[in-house]
Amino acid sequence: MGSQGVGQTRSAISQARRVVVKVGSSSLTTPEGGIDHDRIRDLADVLAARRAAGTEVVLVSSGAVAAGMAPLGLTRRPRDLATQQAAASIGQGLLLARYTAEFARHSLTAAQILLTADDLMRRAQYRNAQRAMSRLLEIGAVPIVNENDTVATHEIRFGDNDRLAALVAHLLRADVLVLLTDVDALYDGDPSLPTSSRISRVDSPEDLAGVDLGSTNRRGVGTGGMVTKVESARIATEAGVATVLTSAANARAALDGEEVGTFFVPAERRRPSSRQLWLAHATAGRGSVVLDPGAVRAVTVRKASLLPAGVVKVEGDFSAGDPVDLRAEDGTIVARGLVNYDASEIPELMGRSTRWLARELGSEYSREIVHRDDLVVL
Ligand SMILES: Nc1ncnc2c1ncn2[C@@H]1O[C@H](COP(=O)(O)OP(=O)(O)O)[C@@H](O)[C@H]1O
Ligand SMILES: N[C@@H](CCC(=O)OP(=O)(O)O)C(=O)O
Repeated sequence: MGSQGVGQTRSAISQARRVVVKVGSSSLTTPEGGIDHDRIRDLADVLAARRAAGTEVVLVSSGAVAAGMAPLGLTRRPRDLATQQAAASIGQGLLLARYTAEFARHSLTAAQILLTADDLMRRAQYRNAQRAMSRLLEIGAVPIVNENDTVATHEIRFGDNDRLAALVAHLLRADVLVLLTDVDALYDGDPSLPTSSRISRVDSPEDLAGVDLGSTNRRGVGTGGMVTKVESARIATEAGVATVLTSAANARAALDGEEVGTFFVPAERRRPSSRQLWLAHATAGRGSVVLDPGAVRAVTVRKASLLPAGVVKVEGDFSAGDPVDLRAEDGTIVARGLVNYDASEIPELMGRSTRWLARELGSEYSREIVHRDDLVVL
């Protein structure tokens, strides 16, 4: 199976070689707001059985903030970043202790991996995370991934774990991504309304045009609701990873390839690089560079690097290495890329040929504004 994925049918999910399972806060907490120990036990049982059958399993688990609420005497999810981070650092340890105990009943070792969005952007960290997780899988451990909430700032934060799970599935060349939440499937409207019906299969994002993708449920312990789950499924399927969205109670059935939840059919084309995936799905760029029509064509049609000569304007305050939007003069975002200069340096370079820049300012100013390897057309 491997990098070929599971193809277009659910039944092959039961044969998958490597799966990533993501469980959201909403399924891990009791109505009173504490961690649901029974749920963690059931999930560990399902994943251990799958592991025993020879499938490599990675768990992406939310719940750190929720687990930290009770020790802090909080009854609602904190809104400010600092308290969320405090709750996460208290809760993450408690959460991992629970998983460690439950997997130990099956003689499996749980391993904690905390990642920030930044770790998936920077090549060295990305490779490191990839190596560590692959090694953990080789030695039979169960990697349990969460966002490193304590160091994630507003700007670089995933916030929800849905997109993180999709990027981890891609990073590990997984065959399947299972998104577990507190509803049994994606519905074509508010799932609490009798008029809404389950969507059982999504062949392409166009199938969801007109579907009301709502936010989190009323308890509001989760983050992102269906919007981020559908986005996650889109990232994963674009990378060739079959995706199932269902409730935590259906975890076993989903992994057996049964007709539960919503199945998002994977694309058959080549997998994009993680860096490209990240850039395409990163939150908005930290600023923009505006391109003349020739540069728009060069970047989007010829897939060329963006040179200083084609830039007409800079917007925002970014630093070299940041993701920026590449816009046409009418404001449309045509691409996103990692910029090689600070915003303040670009006005001096705009409209100049690389040869002129090298002669007048030195060879270090003749490099591209955005190199084509660091650029994704949107
Ligand atoms: N179209 C829809 N189909 C299904 N669920 C939806 C839809 N729109 C909004 N939701 C809500 O999304 C919630 C799950 O999102 P969230 O709370 O972020 O979960 P998690 O913590 O598992 O990530 C569900 O409880 C459901 O009420
Ligand atoms: N990293 C955070 C995840 C935040 C969150 O609520 O995510 P999710 O439930 O997946 O929408 C935590 O562990 O609390």
